[in-house]
Amino acid sequence: MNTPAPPTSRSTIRRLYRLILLPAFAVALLAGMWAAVLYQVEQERVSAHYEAVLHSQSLARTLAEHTNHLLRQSDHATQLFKLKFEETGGKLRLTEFSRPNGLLDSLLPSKLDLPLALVDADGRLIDSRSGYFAPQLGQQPFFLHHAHNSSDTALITTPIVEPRTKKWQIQISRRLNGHDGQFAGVVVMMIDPATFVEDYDRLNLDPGGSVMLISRENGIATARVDEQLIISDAIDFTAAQSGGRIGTLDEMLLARPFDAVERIYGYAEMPRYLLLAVAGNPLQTEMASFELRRERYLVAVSLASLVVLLFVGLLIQQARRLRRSTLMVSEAQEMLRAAADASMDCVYLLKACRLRSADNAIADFTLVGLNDRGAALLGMTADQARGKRLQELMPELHTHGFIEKYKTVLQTGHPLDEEFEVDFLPSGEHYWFHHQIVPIKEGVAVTTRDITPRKKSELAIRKSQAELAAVNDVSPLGLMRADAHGQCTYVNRTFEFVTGLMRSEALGENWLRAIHPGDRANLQNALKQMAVTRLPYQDTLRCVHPDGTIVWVMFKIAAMIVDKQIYGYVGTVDDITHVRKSVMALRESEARLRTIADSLPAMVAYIDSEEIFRFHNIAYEREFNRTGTSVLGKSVVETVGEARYSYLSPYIKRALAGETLTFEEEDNSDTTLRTFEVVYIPQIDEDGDTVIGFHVMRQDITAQKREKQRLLRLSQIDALTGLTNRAGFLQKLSDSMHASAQNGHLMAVMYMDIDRFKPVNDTYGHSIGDALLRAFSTRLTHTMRASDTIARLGGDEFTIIMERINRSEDATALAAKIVTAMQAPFDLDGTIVSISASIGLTFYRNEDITPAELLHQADLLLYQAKQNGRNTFRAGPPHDAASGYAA
Ligand SMILES: Nc1nc2c(ncn2[C@@H]2O[C@H](COP(=O)(O)OP(=O)(O)OP(=O)(O)O)[C@@H](O)[C@H]2O)c(=O)[nH]1
Repeated sequence: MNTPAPPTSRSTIRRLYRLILLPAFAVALLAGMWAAVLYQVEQERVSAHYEAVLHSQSLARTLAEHTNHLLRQSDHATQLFKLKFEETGGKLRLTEFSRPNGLLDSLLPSKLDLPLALVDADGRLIDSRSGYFAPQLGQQPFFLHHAHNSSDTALITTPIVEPRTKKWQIQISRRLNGHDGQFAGVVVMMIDPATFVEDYDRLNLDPGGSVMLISRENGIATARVDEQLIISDAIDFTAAQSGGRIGTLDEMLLARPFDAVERIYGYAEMPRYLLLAVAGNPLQTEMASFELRRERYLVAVSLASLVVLLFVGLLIQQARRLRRSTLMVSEAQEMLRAAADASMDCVYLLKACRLRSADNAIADFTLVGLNDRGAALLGMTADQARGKRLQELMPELHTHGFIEKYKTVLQTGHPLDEEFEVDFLPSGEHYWFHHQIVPIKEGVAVTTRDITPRKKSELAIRKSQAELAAVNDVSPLGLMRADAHGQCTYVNRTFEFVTGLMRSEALGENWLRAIHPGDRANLQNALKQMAVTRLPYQDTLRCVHPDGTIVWVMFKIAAMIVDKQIYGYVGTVDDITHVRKSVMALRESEARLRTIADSLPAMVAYIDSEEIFRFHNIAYEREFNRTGTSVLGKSVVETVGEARYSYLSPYIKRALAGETLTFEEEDNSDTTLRTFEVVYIPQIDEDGDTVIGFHVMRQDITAQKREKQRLLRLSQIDALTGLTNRAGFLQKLSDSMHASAQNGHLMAVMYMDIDRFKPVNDTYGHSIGDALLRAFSTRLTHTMRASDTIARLGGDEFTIIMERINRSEDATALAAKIVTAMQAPFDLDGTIVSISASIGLTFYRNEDITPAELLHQADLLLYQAKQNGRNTFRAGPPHDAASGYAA
């Protein structure tokens, strides 16, 4: 298929040409018509004008002849008068001459009554008639002419204005001779030129027509228009040549017309009298028939122009329509071509090739058009394929019956639409095609679409459907599918097995029969609810088999939603009868265990390997849900907080490592400090190796702890004096040494013994001995700091622990103070007893010795003090400058 050529200047010119062709033709035609008509009109006008001039000229000639005649007759009249005058010897007079039916009447019409005058040889007027003459005319030019000229010819003057009457007159005069031929006078006749023009009626002038006599000499003119006589002394005219069919004529043109009527004038020269006879008919009447013809011509040409314009307009409209149709056809072709090119299909246009036989049978088809996609399928370019026969292009189309299909479509006129598989294409591959054959004029249009991918995917879908059906059938779950109205459309074999309902029975709405009547209403309500909420449904229901067996199933249904519309449901049915029994048994077991656990005073919990609480008893709940929060599902750190978790974490790690352990935990989260004994017991998985969590047993032992401490304290107190006894002392000594070793402070230990206590016992008895021991301890307590630990090891032996002493001298000074204090007598209920005390004093600061060794060291120093005479102290070993003391 071709691509449209871009617009060029040639196409623009062509478009312009198309645009102006008809209007230009119309203008040219109209111009031609009008030019021809106007030319014809002008010709006719010229011709009519010529005719008018000819007519006027003819009239002018008639006027000239008439005037000439009258003038000649007048001349003859003077000649006759002369003759008779001279015959009568000068006696003839004008009355005689002009009497009716007289001489004058024989020459001139009597109605003219021309002025006549008879002048004698002296120039005196001797007779006159019909006009006024001056009495003396001797100086008149005519008189002088005749007086001095013996010629017998008449003198005819050019028209002159008679001074008295102001009338224009032609003067005809003749010399009169006496019997001897002498000058005897002059006869003169005056003729008013108006006389000639007044007679114009005979000239057949049109109304408004004019006749004129103009003097060639002085331009004086007399004219007559209808009944009006016009005399002018300045007619300004020019002669013009007027052309006609048979030659040219002289036309008179008045420079200053004497009225508003335009006329066509003709003229005739009267050379003898220097006169010009002029006749003119009104232009309007002369040209009337021409004007009529001209109007007809113009009307005709106007009508013709209208017809032409109408015709051309129709032609333009038709041309436009034609162009528009052509454009639409060409656009449609372009669109068709573009659609074919852009089509996903292969497009072929085939023309039938018919045999030149009687039946005109179709032998083959010629490929007359195709798109690039179609050409590619044939393994060539569109240009290569176009114009070729199918037999030549692809013989397989014949052998595989395609040509027959094309023929059938063309002959029946019914389109054909089908899918087929081919293996004879140039690429050598198998294809699936869908083609559509549509009849066109003397051929067919074939669109072919490659549907191989669709076919393959359909096959794949069928396979996967088969696979899915097989999988469904072997699925341990019963499966069902329903349409949007809840009508069952599919169940698998497991469904049949679990519910006891065959597939044929289950389809439609009968699948609900599988459900126990007692559960059916609940299920139906749930399904109705589900259509609204669209949330998946899950419940445990009972199915009743035909034999009455009850099967417990887990029924799950979910809606299939596409574009927010439910188009169906899928459901699974799981036989949980056995599971349910196990679960019930498990629940019973769990319930028993829970009852036991809840009846225990101790807190019991189970924490999994992710340190998440999975179980706890009521005691635990009471303890940990004080804030109203639940610990189940929560991690230990979330539950106890970061601080306590950092304390518990090492124990948790050990438990999860498989160690069973017991530890005490002090809890001050409440108002009182409480002590718990916590036991962690790891839970080993079934593999016997992996720790999957640990059990917690937590017991409040605050009361026991207090009792124990009380007992401990009691065990460390000397019953006689209330001081710390030996056990307490040794514990304290150990603790103090540990603290001193930690913080580096100096500490001191005194070992003292009452000197010669035995004699007191012996002398005053044991009770006084006991009293002395109590008094001694009281005095000792008063002597020492409250922070010092004073203990009675037994008998009369006392020890003192002094912690955090700044200098050893402080301790030695105190030892000396004690020795001194004990020298004062004791009043024991009236019994005055005097004793003394010896002290061994030793120091400790992070040395590597045990408490027993330190005590022994003090004992040795006590021994030295005893040895040194008692009532004194010994300090050592020398720890610093204060070494070697003596009381
Ligand atoms: N009253 C009384 N006497 C006791 C008690 N325990 C021990 N004794 C006596 O205290 C005496 C201790 O004597 P010793 O320290 O051995 O001797 P001493 O007489 O003090 O002599 P020196 O210590 O060497 O000065 C013994 O006679 C014991 O019987 C007691 O709880 N009460």
